[in-house]
Amino acid sequence: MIEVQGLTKDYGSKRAVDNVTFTVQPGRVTGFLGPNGAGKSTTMRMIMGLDTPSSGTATVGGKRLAQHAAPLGVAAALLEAKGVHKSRSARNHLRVIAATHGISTKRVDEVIELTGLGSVARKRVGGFSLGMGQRLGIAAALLGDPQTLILDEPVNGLDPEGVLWVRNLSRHLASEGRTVFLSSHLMSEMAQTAHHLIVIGRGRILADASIEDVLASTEEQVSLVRTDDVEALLRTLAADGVRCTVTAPNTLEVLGLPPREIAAAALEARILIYELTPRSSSLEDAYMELTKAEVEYVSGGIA
Ligand SMILES: Nc1ncnc2c1ncn2[C@@H]1O[C@H](COP(=O)(O)OP(=O)(O)OP(=O)(O)O)[C@@H](O)[C@H]1O
Repeated sequence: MIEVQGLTKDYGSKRAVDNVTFTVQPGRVTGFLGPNGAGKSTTMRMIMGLDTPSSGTATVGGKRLAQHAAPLGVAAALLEAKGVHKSRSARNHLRVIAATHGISTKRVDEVIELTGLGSVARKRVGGFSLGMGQRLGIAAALLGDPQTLILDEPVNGLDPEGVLWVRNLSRHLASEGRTVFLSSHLMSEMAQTAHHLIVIGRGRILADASIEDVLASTEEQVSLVRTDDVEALLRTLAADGVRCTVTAPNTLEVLGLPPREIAAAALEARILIYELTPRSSSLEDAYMELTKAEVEYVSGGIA
């Protein structure tokens, strides 16, 4: 279990993580979701003891990671791509890490098997694709058979097969009772992998709930409207402060206004609409809603 209490990190005058408190439970995959620059990597580095908090604490299994006698068996992480000797084979790379931590070569072979690196284990790491490199990073993280696994953007740049592999592995490790904490800036990815979500924006926690609860928390209605005069309808609704977006030719997505009121507004403005479809909000909508302030902040160019 990971416990984070009042965790804050300042880089000079920049507050990267702002008084963050949460718990990551074992036996399920917890997604750490937030836009770029939200503070995910910084939080993960502090949990791993690679960055010192300005205030607050982060513990794994009840203690700071460094206080454990054999930290590699407690928690391991895939953070940014680490420096590896490019001329070494994958197996040798893992053997070197194993040797420095008193881990057997039998375990090296197990993690090679587990991460599907068998056919390339003797090849030079320098020639590895991004996907193979990610697998190698995860293999290294698994060497100590850790109870807690922290993966920072593990699917970044992976092909669909690699994405599926990370998803299945994360779920498998959680089903063994491990704590699995993985970050992403993509809700679509998290929705299919995580059981529980912690959403962060500008260093603060915006949501900490099951996938189902995050969905239920967005009450905003979304409707799809088709009309020949999309510009006129956009103007009419926008004049009333309704948020809408043109999503395709002749198609408007309207947020927060019940379908009946959309139809009434169109009728009053004498705009013909020929389709009005209420859409249940998706996790993607929920995420957009949660991180709206963050996105506006960035696109406003203030950051
Ligand atoms: N070493 C550092 N020095 C100064 N500022 C930093 C440092 N590391 C991170 N930051 C800043 O802290 C904020 C949070 O960064 P962080 O990398 O934790 O975000 P993130 O959510 O992981 O984003 P990304 O997905 O882009 O990696 C950003 O504004 C970033 O520029």
